[in-house]
Amino acid sequence: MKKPVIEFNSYSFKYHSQVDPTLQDLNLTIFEGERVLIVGPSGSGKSTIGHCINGLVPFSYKGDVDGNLKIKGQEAKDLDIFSLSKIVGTVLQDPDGQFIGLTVGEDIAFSLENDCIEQTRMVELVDEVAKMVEMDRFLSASVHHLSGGQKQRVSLAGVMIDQVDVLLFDEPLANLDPATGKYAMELIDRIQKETNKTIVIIEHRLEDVLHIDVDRIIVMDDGKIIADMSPDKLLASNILEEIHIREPLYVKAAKYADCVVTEEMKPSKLQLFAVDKEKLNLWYESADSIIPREKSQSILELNELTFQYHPGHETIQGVSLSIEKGEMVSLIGKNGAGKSTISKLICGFEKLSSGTIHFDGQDITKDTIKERSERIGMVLQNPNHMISKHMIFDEVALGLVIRGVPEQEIQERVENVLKICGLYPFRNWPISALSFGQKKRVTIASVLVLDPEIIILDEPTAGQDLRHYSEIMDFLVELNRNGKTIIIITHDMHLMLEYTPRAIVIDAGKKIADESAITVLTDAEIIRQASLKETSLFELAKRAGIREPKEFIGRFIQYDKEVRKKWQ
Ligand SMILES: Nc1ncnc2c1ncn2[C@@H]1O[C@H](COP(=O)(O)OP(=O)(O)OP(=O)(O)O)[C@@H](O)[C@H]1O
Ligand SMILES: Nc1ncnc2c1ncn2[C@@H]1O[C@H](COP(=O)(O)OP(=O)(O)OP(=O)(O)O)[C@@H](O)[C@H]1O
Repeated sequence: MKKPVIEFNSYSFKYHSQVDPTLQDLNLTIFEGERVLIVGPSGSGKSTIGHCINGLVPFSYKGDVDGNLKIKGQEAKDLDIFSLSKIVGTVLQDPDGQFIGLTVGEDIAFSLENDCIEQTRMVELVDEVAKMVEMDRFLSASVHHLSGGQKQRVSLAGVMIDQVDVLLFDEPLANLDPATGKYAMELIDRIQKETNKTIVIIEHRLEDVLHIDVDRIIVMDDGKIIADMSPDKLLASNILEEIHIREPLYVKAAKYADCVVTEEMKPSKLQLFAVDKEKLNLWYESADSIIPREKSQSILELNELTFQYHPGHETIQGVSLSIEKGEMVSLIGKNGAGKSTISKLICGFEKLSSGTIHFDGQDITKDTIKERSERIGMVLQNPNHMISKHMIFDEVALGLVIRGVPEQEIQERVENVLKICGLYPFRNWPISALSFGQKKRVTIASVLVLDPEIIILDEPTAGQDLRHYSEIMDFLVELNRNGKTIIIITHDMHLMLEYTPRAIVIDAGKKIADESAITVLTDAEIIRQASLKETSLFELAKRAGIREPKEFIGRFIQYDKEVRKKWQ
């Protein structure tokens, strides 16, 4: 008999600042050595469950509890947060929130220092786990000088080393490049097999988690558990579709092709999935292709950019590229490749070592940040890093106030932008009352109000569920239709395929490809070099013997977009 490790019994939780309970009458038992995935729309209560398991509820987040929760047979309310941290190790959604050490090495070592492990053994262990996440070259680097994905790798390493019974991951894949995401899942798989730890993963990227075996998927909606079953059973049902959670793309394609998907067909593993090839081929023959976009003149030219954060090591090495007016293009590549650095160079946040930047034929290399920001706007990955005001209106108005724009004009421009961004009804709200996705819109609005021609967005949809993802992307498509040029930095390969016909690939500070997105994602050499991942649609099409597997991807994207338009 397996021992229960986590037991929620008629458990409800209400944050003090909320009117209604966030978790309602939860009954859930997770057993020793189990691998459980929790999915659900944004705001459904997934992270709150995580907070209850690791003790952040009620120690950091106060509220009212009803029912009971046992961790390893002990009432959670009788355990202090220190005892709980000996049982549950957590990787949080925002890696910035959990660094303790100053350097990468110190941070990884922290949990060992707490356990009084002998010094030489500790050095060995830290080295070992740093190698596992390919961060061994960075042991003495400051955690604050890492790229977003490198930070995530360090958080993963830190928790892997913990001597705990339960590993809890809240969106572990959000900032990782596709190949590292796959590797991180394999690492979790290996550690679980070797140590029989209990694994709880909260993640929107369902298909990526299913790369390894998962025992059960718990589906949350509006604070309640609406399903608790095996991945095969869940994928054979319509539950995910009904609450707009993205199913694995190859399952979605099979459903679009009118194939009946049953549990016995093993839909949770592409390699085993017994799909009806004939139906898939029939669907392919009848589906529409993507209409290619017409070429236009260039708006942004980067010529031989080089840059170094530290003397002797060039982070950007001779990057040249051209962006067309009205284009929507993605910038992709491995964690730490230099994507964010390139966008900082374009906006003038960092100073070039050599090279030139032209905007609409004009040399802007010597222009100040302020001058550039009127033409090129940048939306950072984490909205919390951009927002400085309490009220939405003031935040969006800030750029205009700084520029001395007359009050009446500010009023008009801000209100207009808030309307475009769907934030007008909230104009007098404090920012703290907004969801993550709404905050993201505020940061887009505060860039848009300056009316730039180019907008660069760093991971615009990371951590968003499919509904919010579609909302943000449709909004960007609308801006693009109205003439804005949009550059998206992303690790989401499906976003790239779906929205950006062209992809520019960066590896170790160099441009290694500049091709159609579908070509990039079906080229094994680029995929390997840039830590990308082939889309499962390509594999499915090949297995079904479809004549043109690349064209199959295009037709799926076109079809899927049409289906999702109907949700609005
Ligand atoms: N510290 C807090 N104080 C008050 N309310 C909160 C707090 N944290 C979360 N909530 C509310 O609880 C609800 C569930 O939030 P939670 O973060 O658990 O959702 P989630 O399913 O993890 O969403 P996401 O996928 O967006 O991370 C939301 O409506 C949110 O506004
Ligand atoms: N402020 C800084 N000081 C020193 N080095 C830095 C700094 N910011 C980034 N780096 C280093 O420069 C390299 C490129 O980082 P950058 O943030 O451009 O990568 P990225 O491609 O955007 O990665 P990710 O996909 O993980 O966000 C990395 O090796 C990173 O450690």
